[in-house]
Amino acid sequence: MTSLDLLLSRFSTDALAEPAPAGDVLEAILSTAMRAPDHGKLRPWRYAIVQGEARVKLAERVVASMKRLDPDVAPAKVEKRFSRMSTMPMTIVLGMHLRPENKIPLLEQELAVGAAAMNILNALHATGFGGVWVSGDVAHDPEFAAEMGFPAPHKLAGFLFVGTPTAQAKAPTRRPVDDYVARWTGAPAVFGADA
Ligand SMILES: Cc1cc2nc3c(=O)[nH]c(=O)nc-3n(C[C@H](O)[C@H](O)[C@H](O)COP(=O)(O)O)c2cc1C
Repeated sequence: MTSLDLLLSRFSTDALAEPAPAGDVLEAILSTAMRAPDHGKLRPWRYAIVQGEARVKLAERVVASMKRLDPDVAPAKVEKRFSRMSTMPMTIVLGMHLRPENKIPLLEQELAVGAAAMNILNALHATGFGGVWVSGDVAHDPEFAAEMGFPAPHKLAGFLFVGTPTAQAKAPTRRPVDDYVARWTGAPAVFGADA
């Protein structure tokens, strides 16, 4: 498979089983983050890796945040989230070490974190692993972010669930890219996707 085929065949999935990457392979996967475009070389990405027994502690913090954000949250929703967070082979908490005082706009700092996460998703795929980037209200709860190691002004970009895709993992059908591309020739570009 060519490098391009690899990029074109990646898809997200939360149908993940053990093993998650470990050792040199994990290090290589995470090292692809260091190749992300990064205005000002701020390296704003941070990765808090959760595995093994710590998963239950993570799930407890997630559930506490859900209840803090919505005291009326449905018990079934809480139970489902607890089960998901406590059983993923590996969760990478995506931290954004942000510097509001820096001349690089915060948006660009956050985009660099996103670019780095994309490299990791591609590297997972290239090494036979898989994952999915998820967020939700909890990921945007400052108290939860602080518990993960990212007190304000730092934030979370979400979580990467990581593991080995199971037989249930299925690639979705993709729309052709044409609708998202236009030639700009002087007038504002118009895109099929927005018609
Ligand atoms: C910042 C961010 C947050 C996301 N949060 C969620 C989420 O909470 N739940 C979800 O189902 N998908 C979420 N997604 C989308 C999935 O990661 C994934 O892109 C989507 O399922 C489509 O799969 P694909 O990557 O194969 O196209 C998020 C994506 C991004 C970039």
